[in-house]
This record gives sequence, structure tokens and C-alpha cells, in this order.
Amino acid sequence: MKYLHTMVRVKDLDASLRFYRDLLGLKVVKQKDYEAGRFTLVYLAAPEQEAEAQATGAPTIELTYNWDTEAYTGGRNFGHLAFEVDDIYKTCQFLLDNGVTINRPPRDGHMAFVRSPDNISIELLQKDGALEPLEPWVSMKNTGEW
Ligand SMILES: C[C@@H](O)C(=O)SC[C@H](NC(=O)CC[C@H](N)C(=O)O)C(=O)NCC(=O)O
Ligand code: NI
Repeated sequence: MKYLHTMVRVKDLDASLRFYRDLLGLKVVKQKDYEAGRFTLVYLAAPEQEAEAQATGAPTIELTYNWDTEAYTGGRNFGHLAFEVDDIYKTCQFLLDNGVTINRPPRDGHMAFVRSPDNISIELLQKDGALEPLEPWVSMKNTGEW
């Protein structure tokens, strides 16, 4: 068995591509419209896994955009999508500068949480453990629903 992808339904494809592609830095490896089903699928991979995902289709996130509006409720059982980053402070500062709420700041130089446009929880983990404590991150409080 092999892990392939996690599918996330999104309400606004442009907003989600701005978040996952332009801000998080994921790479689109496949995008396809399905006229009959009236939906679009977009597969994205982390930059370090782009070549593997292009070749095998995995590991990816599969964004599903239904052209006809649906209410996506419930789903509390779904936790988060986790990514390893090279510098959690630089990543969080870039997201902050581009309007993303840092719900759980990287006070410990190790772990942070943000939310996607659909309020999907995104965990950011520092590669190789933790960076040295750094203000203002050490003193930042959690924001939003946490
Ligand atoms: C190609 C493969 O990776 C898929 O996941 S396609 C699965 C298929 N998706 C859809 O039909 C998308 C549109 C649909 N309206 C939806 O929102 O799911 C599917 O079977 N989806 C059902 C599901 O439970 O995922
Ligand atoms: Ni799928």
C-alpha cells in the first residue's frame, strides 16, 4: 500500500490556489475540469516532492472545487495537513505579511498552525527540530479559534 493524496473540498478555487500555491509554495502537478460532474480537481505537491508527484501522482493534496455551491459542514473529525518547513519564522512572517492569520505562533521555534481559506488547519513544523527562541514569536498569543 502507498499513501496517495488527501482530498479537500474548497469553496473558492482562486483563493485556495493563492493560499496553497502562492503563499504555502506548493506546486500544481495536475489540474483538470470535469464538465459532466461540474467540478475541478487540482493536485499540488510540496516542492521537494514535485518530481515524485509528477511521475507517480503522489504524495499530493487534491483540491476539489464543485462549480455549484455546496455547504461544507461537519468534518470536525478532520484534523490538519502538516508540512515541514526550512525556516518556520520566515514562513510565518511571509504568511502574516500576506494576510494569513497565524492561529498558533511558533513560540517554540518548532510548531505553528494557520488556517486555509476554508478553515482547514495547516500545521507547520520546523525541519530538524526547532530554531532558537526569537521575539516577537516567543511572546505572541494564539489567535482565532484554537
Ligand atoms: C481522481 C481521484 O483522486 C478522485 O478523488 S475523484 C473522486 C470523486 N470526486 C468527485 O466526484 C469530485 C466532485 C464531487 N462532487 C465531490 O465533491 O466529491 C468522488 O468519488 N468523490 C466522492 C468522495 O467522497 O470523495
Ligand atoms: Ni482522490
